[in-house]
Amino acid sequence: MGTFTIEGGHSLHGSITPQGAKNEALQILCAVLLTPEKVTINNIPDIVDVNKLIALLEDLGVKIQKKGKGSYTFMANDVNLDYLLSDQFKVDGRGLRGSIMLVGPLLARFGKGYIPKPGGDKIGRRRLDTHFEGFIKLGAKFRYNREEHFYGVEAEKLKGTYMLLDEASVTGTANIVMAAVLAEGTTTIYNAACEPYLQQLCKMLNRMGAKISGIGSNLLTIEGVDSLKGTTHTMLPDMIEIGSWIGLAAMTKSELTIKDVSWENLGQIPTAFHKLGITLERREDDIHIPAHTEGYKIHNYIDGSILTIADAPWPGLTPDLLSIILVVATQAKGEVLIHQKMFESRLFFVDKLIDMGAKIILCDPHRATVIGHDFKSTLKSTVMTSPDIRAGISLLIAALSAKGTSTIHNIEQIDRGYESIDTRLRAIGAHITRV
Ligand SMILES: CC(=O)N[C@H]1[C@@H](OP(=O)(O)OP(=O)(O)OC[C@H]2O[C@@H](n3ccc(=O)[nH]c3=O)[C@H](O)[C@@H]2O)O[C@H](CO)[C@@H](O)[C@@H]1O
Ligand SMILES: C=C(OP(=O)(O)O)C(=O)O
Repeated sequence: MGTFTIEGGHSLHGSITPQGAKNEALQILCAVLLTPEKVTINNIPDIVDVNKLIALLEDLGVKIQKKGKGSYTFMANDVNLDYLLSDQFKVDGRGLRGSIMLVGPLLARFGKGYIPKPGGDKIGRRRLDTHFEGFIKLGAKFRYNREEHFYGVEAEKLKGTYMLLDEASVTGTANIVMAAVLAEGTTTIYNAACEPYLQQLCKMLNRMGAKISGIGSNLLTIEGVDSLKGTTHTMLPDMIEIGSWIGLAAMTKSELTIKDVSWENLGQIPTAFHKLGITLERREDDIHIPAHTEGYKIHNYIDGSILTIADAPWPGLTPDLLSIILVVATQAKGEVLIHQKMFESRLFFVDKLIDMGAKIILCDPHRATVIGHDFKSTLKSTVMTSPDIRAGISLLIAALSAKGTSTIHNIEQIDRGYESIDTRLRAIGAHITRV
């Protein structure tokens, strides 16, 4: 179990460039299985989850060449389907959430897709019904081995159809889209997830020869084609990293510039931080955060009632930023209710913040009220363990703002999604050591 020690209380300065998006990379990498031709992908983040998925592709027989930092070519012209039935796959496939998206492309191109119950954060029930109901609608036969938690779908030829998803699942939509592009006829997906990473996937598939319309909306129409060809794709910057750095700047009263953020793909993120009273300046495609030497004040609603910040499927606020917003609120002036609607086990990490001196009431597993200190009292350093990726980064931000030296264990959770985080934070003045 890896550990960070963090000496808090230092202000940071300079600029930081966000890595390529983790959750986009997981979709895009699975899509390389849809063609025997060469696919070049740029701006791939060097993080644990993505590297695990690249290793899985390699075990499946995909030929992979590293071209430079973050740039790889993939060629799936000789896929080893026997690997899907190996004991090794039962172990490796569990290693991350994103592996679930191997199923759609494999089913579409080879008529079968298998996966052990995928991993990822333990942040609540993470059901897969939307994925498999979609495949079944496309004509696949489904089986589930309860003892081994092993899922399988098979179909000689998928057939396009209309489907109304029971929820706008991000990986579910990506999976079904990747299956439908090679189905016979037209598939219509209503209540589709439509976040920028999914838009990126659909645009990439269209460049490969797919016929997807409605991109960016919750109604996707996909005319099936016989085959797809190679392409080149570049990942967007990671919006959750961008949100993490905004929170870090505000809470450590630092002046920071976040480079090349792709403003048009940030949705509600700047607004959510603005509601906490944080000033963000748009400078071309960068975000500049001035030092909040006087702190920041949470806005109330127009009628004076207390603000709620809640997640919702895109174009709502992503749930992956709520832990970060919560920690930033602990030093704001005012109160806010954080409502994590999607996941029921993501707010328990607030106990650690409470130990550090934050004023938080966990109302129930989904809601926490935060009463900010307005910097009149700093958080105290402590020893903590990162329970999930976003709680991990939130505790890290808390530690960087705290008085004294904190220790964070289980930093593998943070490394899962943040590239060389210690090196990059040291470059802007953070006192953080990996032990
Ligand atoms: C690898 C990857 O890309 N992971 C992301 C993906 O996970 P993932 O695709 O697994 O998440 P889903 O979109 O399927 O669902 C997330 C949770 O929200 C609930 N839900 C979802 C849609 C909806 O309309 N109503 C609703 O309640 C689901 O029941 C589930 O508990 O999307 C999540 C939601 O943005 C993010 O937290 C994850 O970081
Ligand atoms: C929950 C997350 O990831 P995963 O779906 O991979 O567990 C996340 O990125 O915040």
